[in-house]
Amino acid sequence: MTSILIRGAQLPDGAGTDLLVEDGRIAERGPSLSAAGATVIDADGLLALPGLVDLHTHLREPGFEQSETVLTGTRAAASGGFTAVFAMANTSPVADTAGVVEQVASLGAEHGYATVRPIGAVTVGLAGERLSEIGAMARSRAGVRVFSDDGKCVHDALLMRRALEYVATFDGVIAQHAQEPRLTEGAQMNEGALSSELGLAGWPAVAEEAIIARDVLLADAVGARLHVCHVSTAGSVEIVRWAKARGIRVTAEVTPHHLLLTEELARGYDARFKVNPPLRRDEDVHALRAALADGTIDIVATDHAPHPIETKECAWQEASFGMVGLESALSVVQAAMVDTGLIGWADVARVLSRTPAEIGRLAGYDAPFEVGAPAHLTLVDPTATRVFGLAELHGKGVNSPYLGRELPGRVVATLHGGVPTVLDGVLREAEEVARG
Ligand SMILES: NC(=O)N[C@@H](CC(=O)O)C(=O)O
Ligand SMILES: [Zn+2]
Ligand SMILES: [Zn+2]
Repeated sequence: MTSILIRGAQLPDGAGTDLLVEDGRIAERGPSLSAAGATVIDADGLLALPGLVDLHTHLREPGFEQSETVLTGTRAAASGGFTAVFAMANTSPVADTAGVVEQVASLGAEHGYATVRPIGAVTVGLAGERLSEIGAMARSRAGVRVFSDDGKCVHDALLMRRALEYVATFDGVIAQHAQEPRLTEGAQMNEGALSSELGLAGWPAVAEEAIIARDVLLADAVGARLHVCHVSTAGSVEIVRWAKARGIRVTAEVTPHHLLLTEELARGYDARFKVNPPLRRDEDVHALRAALADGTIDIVATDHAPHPIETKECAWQEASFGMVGLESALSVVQAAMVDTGLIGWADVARVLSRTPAEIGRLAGYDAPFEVGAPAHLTLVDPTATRVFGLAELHGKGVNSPYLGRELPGRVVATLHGGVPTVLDGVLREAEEVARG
């Protein structure tokens, strides 16, 4: 593995430094470093962020390889500055056994673009009827700590209670897709005046809020960790805020799209804007931004959800729910949160790297840039702007809501364990990355 000398990067706290990367780790840090034979990256004017960690990615393998694979999804991740992704369980077969989670993790390791930590299903086949082999997945080589039926809600209160009790025994967490199924039958977009106007079945905020309220109470009752996926309403924020004030062990995520986009985009019936949970109102976007800034919402997670083009270029009612997000996440967070003055880059490092790693019990992200730490990092040019286009999408999904939109920032380099996955703004070839 070659050494890499990063010259003149600015750290999230504002300090400028050189970084020497050797054997996959930060070997030296300080001004004017030199190293014979090292590859030099000129980082003058660039910001060094810790490698981004996505707690909510759909990699689609096994079973839906026409939508994404571990290879294509982790290429998308690397291009967006990510060095670790947690892979959701709604594959085919579902990731509800030790065998499937071990397969997904080892595919990630083989390709080398990012660390892949599988999420285990809470219930067998995501059917919501009986608990999956939670213990076996936790003890497996994949060391699963996050469990979720994402795409579906664990709506049975007794199963949810049992799952929370079980994961509490090994410090795991249940990541809930909070959607009361009966209140959202046939739902197509946010419920309100606009859904009536457009003639689309609505998705009430209470369908999300009722489940979150129930689950924080359950988590409290059994003393377990609960994580709430893709929080999307102002009311949900209030419940999480209340629960945290009570000392309940709850964490919450918001997606980049819920920080930037609103339901108004449904007007054109362009299904790129169809997502679960739906885009909400302006008031919700503002509440979500404020909650991320004040720590009520802990992290940003992409919910990268690639779908084949034919399931998106069709009538709104028939289209799949979901958007790709790995390639655009950092730019969208910059636009919604940094350029608006709500948070700084040190907060970005916290909400997109340190805390998601902590929630998922992923080691190696607690002291980035310290000598001896694994070299997971990304160099970005925050002053760049570009019209986001197809050329920036490196996964199989082209269902991005940002195509044609101007976005700030650009990933110039990504290092995963010292291995460059992006250099000079270009994603490196699979063979080069796999060689290390
Ligand atoms: N977010 C989405 O709209 N879709 C996700 C499922 C999910 O995250 O709930 C998917 O798997 O496509
Ligand atoms: Zn979900
Ligand atoms: Zn999801």
